[in-house]
Amino acid sequence: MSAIKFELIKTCKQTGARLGKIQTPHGEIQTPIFMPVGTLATVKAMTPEELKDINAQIILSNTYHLYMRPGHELVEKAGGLHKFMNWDRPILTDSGGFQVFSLGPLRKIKEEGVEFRSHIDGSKHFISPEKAIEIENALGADIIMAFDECAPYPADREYVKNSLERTTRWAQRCKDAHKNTERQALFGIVQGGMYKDLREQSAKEITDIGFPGYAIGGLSVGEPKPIMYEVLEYTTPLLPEDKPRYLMGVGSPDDLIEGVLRGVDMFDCVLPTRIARNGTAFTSQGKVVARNAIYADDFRPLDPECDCYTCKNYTRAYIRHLVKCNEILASRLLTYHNLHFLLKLMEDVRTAIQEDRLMDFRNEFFEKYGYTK
Ligand SMILES: CCNc1nc2cc3[nH]c(NC)nc3cc2c(=O)[nH]1
Ligand SMILES: [Zn+2]
Repeated sequence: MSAIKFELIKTCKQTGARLGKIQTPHGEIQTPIFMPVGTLATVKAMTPEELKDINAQIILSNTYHLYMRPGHELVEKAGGLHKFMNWDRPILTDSGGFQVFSLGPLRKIKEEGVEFRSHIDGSKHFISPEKAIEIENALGADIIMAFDECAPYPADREYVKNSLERTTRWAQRCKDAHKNTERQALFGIVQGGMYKDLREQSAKEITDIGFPGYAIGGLSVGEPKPIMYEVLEYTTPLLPEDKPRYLMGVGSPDDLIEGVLRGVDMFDCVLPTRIARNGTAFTSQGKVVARNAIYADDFRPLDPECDCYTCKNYTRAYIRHLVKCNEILASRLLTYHNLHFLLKLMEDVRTAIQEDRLMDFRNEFFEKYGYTK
């Protein structure tokens, strides 16, 4: 019995887009869905109540970071991540794979696992598939990710093939090590870089092992957008129709819509929260860099078409002032708006799929947002 149940409600006739529902031990998730990232058991600058105000249904936390600080044993002692951070809705944890690989020269990859030095104090650590699952079981997220290698971009065929085959062996070890299958659904991750035949090989090997959901890894790693879209085009159809599909690390407005059109159900990305802390907002007419002098006496909201708390109560001039003064409230108001913007976008996408007009929605949105397509 798996911890989650996926219901495919509708598949868009025009495109590959799907409308779905995922039942988890901490509640239901409507897909397509965007997951705000809360790396250190907090979605930076947001309280759980504010996340509920904007209808965040599931958030993501990072295993590597929580293993480093405060340690998964402490979180377990607190009663798990939900209790520790006062979030009673679904949580997804990654496996640390991507983080330790992005530590660059500080890490050594072996069949057994990955040796790396802490980015905090340089201390030596070792994460194996078994260790990653032990940490994720201790954190207690509803959806947990396998320990994989995200091949860098670009990478030659030989490297990508060897890497995906090790990721398959690690995926089996993760599944064998995973204890808590009733309460935590383990998702497999498909690799294969930008090579069609290697994506086919990885998809076959990972789906042969069998998981309640599948992530498409190795994308949004610096490749041009058309290449990411092309890889999606031929990879999502290789995954079971009756299981959720999760594209990791993707979250700009255009990529979310293009991903949904190609059959992706779940997304996560640090972009909305990270650019907020750098003073930039997503708006229906494109990005607004609040610090820009043109907004000094602009008393309109960030986005005149947005009905969020930030846009109902504050002006561009005031937010620019806060950003210039490096005020904490700047990060809070911009994060609130950016997350609301993406969560509302996904709600509009779900409605468009329901009404069989997703292609029209995409074209209207791109036109208004200023995407040249
Ligand atoms: C769950 C950990 N494994 C894992 N995380 C990832 C996170 C990503 N984040 C981005 N762009 C921001 N690409 C990613 C690929 C992977 C990937 O291939 N694997
Ligand atoms: Zn707003």
